[in-house]
Amino acid sequence: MAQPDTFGRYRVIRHLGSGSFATVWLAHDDRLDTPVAVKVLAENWSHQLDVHHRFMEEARILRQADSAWLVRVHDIGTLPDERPYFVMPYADQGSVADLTAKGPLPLDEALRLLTEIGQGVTVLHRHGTIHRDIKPSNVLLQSSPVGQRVLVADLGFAKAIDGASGFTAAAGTPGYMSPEQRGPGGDLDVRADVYSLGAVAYELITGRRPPPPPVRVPPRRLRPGVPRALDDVIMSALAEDRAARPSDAKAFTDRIRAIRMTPDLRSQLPWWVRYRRAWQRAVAAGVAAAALVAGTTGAAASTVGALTEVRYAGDDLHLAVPAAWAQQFHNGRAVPSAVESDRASGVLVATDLDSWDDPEAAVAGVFAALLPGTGRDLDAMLTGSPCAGQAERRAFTGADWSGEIREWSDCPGQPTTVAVALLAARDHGTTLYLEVRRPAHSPNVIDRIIAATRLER
Ligand SMILES: Nc1ncnc2c1ncn2[C@@H]1O[C@H](COP(=O)(O)OP(=O)(O)OP(=O)(O)O)[C@@H](O)[C@H]1O
Repeated sequence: MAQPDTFGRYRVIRHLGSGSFATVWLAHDDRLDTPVAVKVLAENWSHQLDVHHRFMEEARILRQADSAWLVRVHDIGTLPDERPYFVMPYADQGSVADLTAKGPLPLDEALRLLTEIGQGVTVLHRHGTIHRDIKPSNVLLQSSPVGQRVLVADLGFAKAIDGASGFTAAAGTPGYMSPEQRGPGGDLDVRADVYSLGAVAYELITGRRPPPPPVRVPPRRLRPGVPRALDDVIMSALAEDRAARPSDAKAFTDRIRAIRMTPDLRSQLPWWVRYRRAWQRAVAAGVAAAALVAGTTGAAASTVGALTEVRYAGDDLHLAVPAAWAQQFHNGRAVPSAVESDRASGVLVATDLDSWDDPEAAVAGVFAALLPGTGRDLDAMLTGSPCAGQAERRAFTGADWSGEIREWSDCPGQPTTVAVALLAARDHGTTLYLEVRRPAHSPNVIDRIIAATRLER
C-alpha cells in the first residue's frame, strides 16, 4: 500500500509495520498535537467478511476494556474504499520482542515486564476475552513519565470466552501457542493464555523461545540462579494438561508478583547476574568517558598474541589484555561483594560487552577492579557459579601479585572458560579482583595477564 497523506484528521508520517491482516502507520493528530498509530485493514482482506468482523471486534474489545495495560482505541473510521481503521496511542519503544532478541533479560526487569503483561491479560480475562496470541511482538512498549509502560496489543485472534468452544480455525503462534490451540475445533478457555504467558516468561528468562510442548527443560537449566519458585510457576504454566496450570492470568501474575517481592531475591542471584544491570546501564557513558591508553607489551608469542596495556584516566591500574580482546571497553561495572554497600567499580575490556554476563556466549575479555585492603575472602564475594561443575582452584604467586584463581571450564554451549582471581598486591594494601573469559585454546593466558598487570606507584 502506497503511503497515504491522511486517515481522516490524522496526518500520516510513516509506515510502522504490517501484520497478516492489517498495516499500521505512524500518524500525527494535529488537533491534539500527539503522535498516534493507525491500524488499517489490509486491502486484500477487506472483502472477507469474517476478517472484517474480527478487525472491528478487536477495536471494540480494546475500546470496551479501556485499560492502561492494553492498547487503547481512541477513534475509529472508514477510508473512502470502505476499509476500516482504528487509532491507538503510538508505542514509541518498540515491543518486548526487541528486548528478547538481545538475549535473556536481567531478572528484575523480566519480572517487572511479566507482572505488567499479566495485568493486561488479567483485564482481558475479566472482560470475558481470550487473547489467543500472546507473544513478545504483541506486547508493545511506550515511554511514560515514570519509565516504560507495557501495552498488550493485537487482539486479531481474540475471542469471547462464551463462544470459545468449537473454533473453526487453529490460531496462535508456534512456540507460544498452547497444545489445545494446535487443532481446529479446540475447546479453549483462559488457560490457553496462561500457557502463552508461561512461554513469554520462559523466553524473557532464558533468551529462548520454549520448544513445542511438552516442555521438559526448565529455565533453571539454561540460566543458573533462577529462583526455584519462578521455575515452578513457568513450568506449571507450560503444562500440557491445562488443569495443572494456574487457573487464569491473575493466578499466574499473583505468583510472579510474590516472587518479585521476595526480599532476598537479589541475594539469591549468582554474582554475574546480580551485577549485570549496573554495568549495562552505564555502558554508553562509560565508553564515552573512558580513555583507553594502549601500548603493546613485548610478550612472548602465544596463541592469543601479544598483550595490550589498557589504562583508564584517573585509575592507577595498568591492565594487560590480549590485543584481540580489546575491542570494547567500559568502566563502572560493580564488583561482587558480600556487602552491598561495599561496592567498588572496575574496568571491563571484552570482544563484546553485551554478552559478558551470558555464560554461553563466545566472548573473551577481562574485568578488573582494585579493592582497598587485603585479606578478602573470595567465597564471601561469590554466590553461585557461572557454569556447571566445580571450579578448579589454584594458587598464583608472581612478582607483583599473589592469591587464588578459580576456573570453570564446563560452560554450556560455547568453548569458553570463566575464571575469577583475587590477588593481593605485594607491598601495597590493595587487592586485585579479576574475571577472565577466555577461549579454550589459550590455557596460559590468565597467568600472563596477571603477571603483566601492574599498579602505578
Ligand atoms: N500502537 C502501536 N504503536 C507502535 N507500533 C505498533 C502499534 N500497533 C502495532 N504496531 C506495530 O505495527 C506492526 C504490525 O502490527 P499488527 O498488530 O498488525 O501485526 P503483527 O502483530 O506484526 O502481526 P500478526 O497480526 O500477523 O501477528 C508491528 O510491527 C507492531 O509492532
